[in-house]
Amino acid sequence: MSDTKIELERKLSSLLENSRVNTEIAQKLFDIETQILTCTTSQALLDQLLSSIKDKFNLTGIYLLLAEPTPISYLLSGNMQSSWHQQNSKNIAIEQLQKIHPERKPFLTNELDVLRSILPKSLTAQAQSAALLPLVIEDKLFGSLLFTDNDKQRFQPNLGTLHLEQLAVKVSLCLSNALIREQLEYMAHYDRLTGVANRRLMEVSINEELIRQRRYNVPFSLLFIDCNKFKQINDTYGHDCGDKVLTYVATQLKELIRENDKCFRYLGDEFVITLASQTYQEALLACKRLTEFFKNNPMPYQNTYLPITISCGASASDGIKTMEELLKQADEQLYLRKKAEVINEDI
Ligand SMILES: Nc1nc2c(ncn2[C@@H]2O[C@H](COP(=O)(O)OP(=O)(O)OP(=O)(O)O)[C@@H](O)[C@H]2O)c(=O)[nH]1
Repeated sequence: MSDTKIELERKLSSLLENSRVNTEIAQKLFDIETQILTCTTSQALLDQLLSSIKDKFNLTGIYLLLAEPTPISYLLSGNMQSSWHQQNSKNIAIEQLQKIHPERKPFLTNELDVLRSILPKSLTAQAQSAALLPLVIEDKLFGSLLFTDNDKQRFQPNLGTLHLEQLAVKVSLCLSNALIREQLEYMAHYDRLTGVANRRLMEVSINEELIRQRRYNVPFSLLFIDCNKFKQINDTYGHDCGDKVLTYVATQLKELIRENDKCFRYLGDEFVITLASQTYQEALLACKRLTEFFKNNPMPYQNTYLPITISCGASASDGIKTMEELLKQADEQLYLRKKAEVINEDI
């Protein structure tokens, strides 16, 4: 065979091999997309996405680098944080992120020294090459998806990045969709000012508790809470201060109740707390505890402390009363207490 023919055949088989590899990659990406389309929350989406990518592409490591504040910061804080996030994500400075993706393109390297300051310790031992994919939501670069491999040739700077670019865009799009859905859900069920659940969610929650109470005969009680002389606070210190008071009250109430209990903003300066599995006597004790807390803990405001007091009433389910009747009963008790407390305060 002539040299030219051999050379041609070599080129042809290399082209065929490239095409086979590309089809394989495209199929894997399609599988990942199909899997993540079923995720309804951004947290589930991230968990699913990252484990699928790691498995399908046989990566040594995968990591999420985020520049605070990000549209998904809330996922990575406090008790919303999944174990995956604790182990596989970290914050980096936005300036560092912009240096890696100046044109919002993937960055490939097998000189890992350049990533020394951002490469997590858990990945350094095995990493020989790395790829970083920019994550963008609403035209804002907010993170980077970091892949590492123990093969130095895998992510070389001179390789094409079309597949990685497509993956980055898809991850960003899917995250953005999940976030929009979550935001809509949040707006429908949570009060914007105080962050506690709203009356709509309260109705769902109480009805669920009533069904549980009847089926399993477990106690269920609730508290109705109202801030005292709240109008006066608005009138004296202004509406902004009134807003701060409502947020303070809601935040403290949430802190003061047990994990299973829930706090809702009912209307204006009124809140409802549901006490799962608690009797009427226990609800009365809770009323006392909450009322006393506010008496003893005025709200820090500007350079002083603002006295805030609440009135509280309780009711408990007997298996017959409706949600409306329970709320009314607790509200009536609150009203009687408020009258007594206000008279005491005025004396
Ligand atoms: N700042 C602020 N005020 C609100 C908000 N929602 C309702 N309010 C005000 O809350 C006040 C509630 O007034 P009232 O129901 O008379 O309550 P109160 O002054 O605490 O009276 P008592 O309950 O009898 O002590 C009204 O003036 C409303 O305008 C809000 O989101 N922010």
